[in-house]
Amino acid sequence: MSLNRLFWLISVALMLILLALTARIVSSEWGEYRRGARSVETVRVVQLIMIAMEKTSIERGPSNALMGGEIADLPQLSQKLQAARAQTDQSIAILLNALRADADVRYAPAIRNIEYVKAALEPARSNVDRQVEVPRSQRSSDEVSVAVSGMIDLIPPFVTAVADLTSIAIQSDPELLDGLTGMRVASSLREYAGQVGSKFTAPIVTQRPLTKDEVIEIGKLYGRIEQLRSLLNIQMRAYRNNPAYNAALSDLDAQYFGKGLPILGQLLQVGLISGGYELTTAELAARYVPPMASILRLRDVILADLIRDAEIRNRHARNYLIATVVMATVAVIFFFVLMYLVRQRVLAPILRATTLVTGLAVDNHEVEIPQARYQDEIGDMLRALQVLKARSLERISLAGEREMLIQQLQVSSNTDFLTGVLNRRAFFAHSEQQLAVAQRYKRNLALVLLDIDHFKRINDSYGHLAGDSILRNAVQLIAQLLRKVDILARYGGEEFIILLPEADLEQALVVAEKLRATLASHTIAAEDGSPISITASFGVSALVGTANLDHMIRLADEALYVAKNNGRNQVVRAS
Ligand SMILES: Nc1nc2c(ncn2[C@@H]2O[C@H](COP(=O)(O)OP(=O)(O)OP(=O)(O)O)[C@@H](O)[C@H]2O)c(=O)[nH]1
Repeated sequence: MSLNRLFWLISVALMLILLALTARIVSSEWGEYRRGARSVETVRVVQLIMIAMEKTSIERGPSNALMGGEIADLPQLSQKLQAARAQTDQSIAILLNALRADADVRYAPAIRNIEYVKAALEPARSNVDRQVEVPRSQRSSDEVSVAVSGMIDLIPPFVTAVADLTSIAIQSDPELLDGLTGMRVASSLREYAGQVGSKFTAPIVTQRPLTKDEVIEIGKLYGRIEQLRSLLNIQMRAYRNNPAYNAALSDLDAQYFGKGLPILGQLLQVGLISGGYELTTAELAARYVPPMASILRLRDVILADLIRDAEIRNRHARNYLIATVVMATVAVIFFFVLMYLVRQRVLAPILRATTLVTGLAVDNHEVEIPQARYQDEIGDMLRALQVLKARSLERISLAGEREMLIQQLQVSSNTDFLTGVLNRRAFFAHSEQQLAVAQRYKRNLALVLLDIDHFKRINDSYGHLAGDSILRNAVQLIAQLLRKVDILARYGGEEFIILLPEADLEQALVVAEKLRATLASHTIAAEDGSPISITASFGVSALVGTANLDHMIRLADEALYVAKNNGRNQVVRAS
């Protein structure tokens, strides 16, 4: 797999892992935040239930007072009752709205309970109203008890709804457990305190002693109230150091347990003996209800503390969520930057360098080496590659030069320095080949040896440089008259040799004669411009049988000697 492909695969895999991890963490933090927000909302609904329950309880005060009141007090008490009922209705309406506004399906049982209360309110109130319509002297104690109980019976559905929502809130935020329990305890305490007060309504209305059942009921309620009081002391250890809670608890002890409950204690004493209570239900309510407010104050302290803590935790969860999202975003951006840098600054140069090195290995120098922009290892590598490329180019150019020099050397070692034709050594090298071919295939081969006449004199008369110039000119003249296959070489100072392949002796004589005539007919300009005439003598031989080159040269040389002796400027055939 190519490095590039591997890089992309790893990048994509890492990216997916990072995104999955990020999504997991963010969704967990989001869940935590949502649960916190939900628990705050639920606690607020619990608060609304408690308010509705409290209003329903409070309604019992004027109800009981009205049922035990004198005709003269009726208008005033009736007004109080209507106001209390309006408050109850309003608190239940607010509660139902809040419950329905929230789409949480877990609220359904609570909604059913509250709707039940709403529906049960009407008959319970009718019972009360019926008692009020009957003159006080004719009111039956039992019927008053039934009317009182009817109002009391509205409370359990509230308690159930509180329990439902409390457990929903605790599921979302377990730290709410203590506070919610405290709230429920305080709420129950308020309810039982109200109920135990209501137990005296019927006896006071008819000014009779308490029945045995009523005494038992009151005893039970006293027991529950005491239980709840100790629960507030034991259960709420977490609130021990909370000054507001401690103050509310002391207030509860002083107000309800110090003032409120002892009133009922006195009435109980009277109710056990005579039934001459010497007060109306309205008077009882006026004395007993205010101390009960301390219970609700305690409940509200717990509630406020609970909501504040839940909101703080929820804010922390939100901040944590924001921090997580920011960090996750930074991590993803950082990852992208990292991958980009690795790709740009490591992988891409390495891939480029690989192409380059591969190219250099086969002497391809077209690949451009990128400029090293950073002082890092890749930069060092690129700079080293620049050097390598330069050296490789240098090596190739040196190799070319060497090749050229070798060729030049070869040429110069085979060539006569002055005239540019082959030298004697090269003549033999080339001629031996021709001789071998001629002998092998029985072809003709002729040889001409020529020597410029009286050359010493020319040197002496015109100088050595003029002599050199004449030699060059003579060679040019000779070369023009020869075929390409003929081999012309300088044999000695002013002596030249010509091998004529495919030429017999007669043909060679013709060639020699033509050369002689040409040289003799030409003048060559001396340095001062004066014309110089030259002639040359020729000895011509041809290949006969198995004779070698030396033999042919010797024969030609003998002929040349004869030509010289016979007066020069002539062609003599070998004999
Ligand atoms: N300028 C010049 N002179 C050369 C060169 N090579 C040989 N010579 C001269 O050529 C002359 C040859 O002289 P000789 O051997 O006496 O022969 P010649 O004067 O040509 O007389 P014949 O051959 O008998 O006609 C000598 O003086 C050499 O110095 C050369 O390369 N350049």
